[in-house]
Parts: sequence; C-alpha cells; structure tokens
Amino acid sequence: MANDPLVRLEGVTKRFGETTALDNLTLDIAQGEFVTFLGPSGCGKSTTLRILGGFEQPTAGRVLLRGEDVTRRPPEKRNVNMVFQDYALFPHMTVKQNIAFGLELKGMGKAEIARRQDEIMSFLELTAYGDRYPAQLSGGQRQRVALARALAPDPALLLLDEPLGALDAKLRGQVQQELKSIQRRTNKTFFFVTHDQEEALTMSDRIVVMNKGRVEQDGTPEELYFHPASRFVAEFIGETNLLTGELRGTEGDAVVMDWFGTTLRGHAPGGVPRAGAPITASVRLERLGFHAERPATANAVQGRVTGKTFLGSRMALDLTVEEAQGARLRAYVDADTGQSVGDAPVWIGWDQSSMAVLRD
Ligand SMILES: Nc1ncnc2c1ncn2[C@@H]1O[C@H](COP(=O)(O)OP(=O)(O)OP(=O)(O)O)[C@@H](O)[C@H]1O
Repeated sequence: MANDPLVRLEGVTKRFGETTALDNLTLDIAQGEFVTFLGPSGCGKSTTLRILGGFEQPTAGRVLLRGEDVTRRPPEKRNVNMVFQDYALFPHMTVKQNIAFGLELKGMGKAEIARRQDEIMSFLELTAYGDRYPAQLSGGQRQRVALARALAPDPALLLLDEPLGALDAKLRGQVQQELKSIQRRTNKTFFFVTHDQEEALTMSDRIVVMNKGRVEQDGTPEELYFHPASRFVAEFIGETNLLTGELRGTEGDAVVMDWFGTTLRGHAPGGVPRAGAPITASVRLERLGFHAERPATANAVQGRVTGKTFLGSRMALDLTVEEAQGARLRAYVDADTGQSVGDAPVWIGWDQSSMAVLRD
C-alpha cells in the first residue's frame, strides 16, 4: 500500500540453539533511505540482512515489504538483491555476462537484457570494461560490477554486506562516495551492514546501532554522534569524554548532575536515568571551548593543560580539572588555539546541548 513503509520488521526474533541473534527487532525503512546497520561482531547485523533477503527464517515475528508479508517467501520471489563482501562475481563470465545473469534468471528477453546492460554499464561507467573478466579489473571496478549486477534487475531493496571490506583504505574512501552518489541518483533503498563507524557516519541517512541483537539507538549520523543515548553508542561512535557523577534532577529541559562538587547541565537523548545510581555523561572533544574569563555557557570549569599533541589540522589537549577531584578531560582545538593555551589555569566551557547524559 502507498502509505506502508518499504520494509517493516515486526518483532523479529532469531535463535540459533541457545544464542539469541535477534531479540524482538522492530524497524521501519522508508523508500529511498540509505540505512546502515552498525555494531560489533556478533550483534546480529548479518542475521538481519539474511532475514531480509529470505536466506534465513525468523524464529518469531514478520517481515513486510510494502505491507505484504514475505516472511516465508524465498529470496528469488522478494524483489530484494544482495551485494556480498567478496562480490561473488562469476570469474568465468565477462562484466556483461555477470550483469545479464540476474536478468536471465528473471526470464527477461534478449533485447531487453541488452538495453538494461547498456543502461546500467553507462550509469556506473563500466561501458569500456564490458568484455573483460573480473580478474582483469581493479578492486574498485569489481565492486562497481557487483553493484551493477545487483541493480540491473531493478530490486526494491538492495542489501549490502560489508561490501567495501576487501578494499584498501584509500580506495575505500573513494568507493564510499561513489556508492552514496549511486544510491542518491537511483533513489534505491540501501540496507548496508558494517562494523566500521566512520564508514557508517560518512554514507548513511540513518544509522541503526545494534548491540546483542537489540537496537541500541536509531537516528541520523549527527544525532548518534552528538546525542548518544547510551554509553555503548557514545563509545562505539567517535571519541568522547565520559564524565561520571550523580543525578541531581531536572530543571525544564536540563538534566542536572553533580560532578565531584561541580554542577553540570546536560540533556538526556535516551531518557533521564534513574536517580540513586551513578550516571555518566558524554561530551565530544571538539565541543569544549577555552576562555580567559568564566564563559556564559551552561557548564564552566577551570582546568590546566597537562599535555598537547599536534595532529596536523588540529591539536589535542589533555586537561586536569582540580575542582572536580583532578578529573581529566580531552579536547580538540585548532592549532592556533592550542598554541595560545599556556600553563595558567584556563576556563573550559560547554553547552547543555553538547553534553548527553546517558541512559545506561
Ligand atoms: N547459522 C548459525 N548458527 C549458529 N549461530 C549463529 C548462526 N549464524 C549466526 N549465529 C550467531 O548469532 C549471533 C549474531 O550473528 P551475526 O552473524 O548476525 O552477527 P554480525 O553482527 O553480523 O557479526 P559479524 O560482524 O562478525 O559478521 C552470533 O552470536 C553468531 O554466532
């Protein structure tokens, strides 16, 4: 139906004997989204992808495609295609033949196959390589052929299982941009699986962070980076300062915490934690500002620089905050600011919106 999401996972659980790979996963994916499933090894990413592709059946729950229950439908009847990490190109077939493969399976006529082949090869800039075999292509070109083959039958959903894993770092960055641009231009729905947080941040419209078969947080890259709901997300994505303290309560939008005698104000993207237990807040390194006088920011403490590391475009400062029992912070500043901060105590300030009080 028109109003149904392209994909809906409804209470999907998958058990392998004693192991619960997916635990009651519920998720909607809209047409045209680039969704990345991100998480450490064993969190259930590949299982989700295999269930979407029809290669695996859930123990409980349903998979809907445009509102239609496809839970028990085999892969070839789902209009879903997959790109594997090792590309799985047929080595004895040329680029053209590789691309034609899925179209022939669909029973498409010769003329129509030729038209689709030309169209997709020109779109992915592969026309010059049509008669080559996979072994005669670079890693990046092979990746494009794998994409061309998967996109040729015009699937509603494309599943990508760590498809850039085999590429070296430099090529990987380039192919990431390319993949993103292909997704934009085709307006296809991409479901991308990776354990690489940088890759996820670069390419996705939306990231679903998985932990032990459950959704830890679901949001845009910016939301997850600046407003992590849990310690798991704060630590898994990027670098951060973790401040441990006690919950004092709330004042309007602000969550008030005591940090070794200093009062700090943050927000709680994952909900206000329960009172009584120690709480943790996350502040990204580049969100700390430096001032000669006490700043008007929600949070201000005095600290001393105990270390400086030049990192090229920026500098990392190690700081000790005496008023918070010598707690340590780390900050990224531009190189000029870094040079100008001396040995004298300096004011460090950050906003309420820069500090996420974590759910757990
Ligand atoms: N066929 C299987 N039989 C038994 N256990 C399985 C099977 N497939 C997956 N598992 C288990 O289910 C859990 C989730 O596995 P899954 O492959 O989905 O994780 P993943 O997040 O994709 O990990 P990775 O990044 O290492 O590929 C793991 O504990 C794994 O050992």
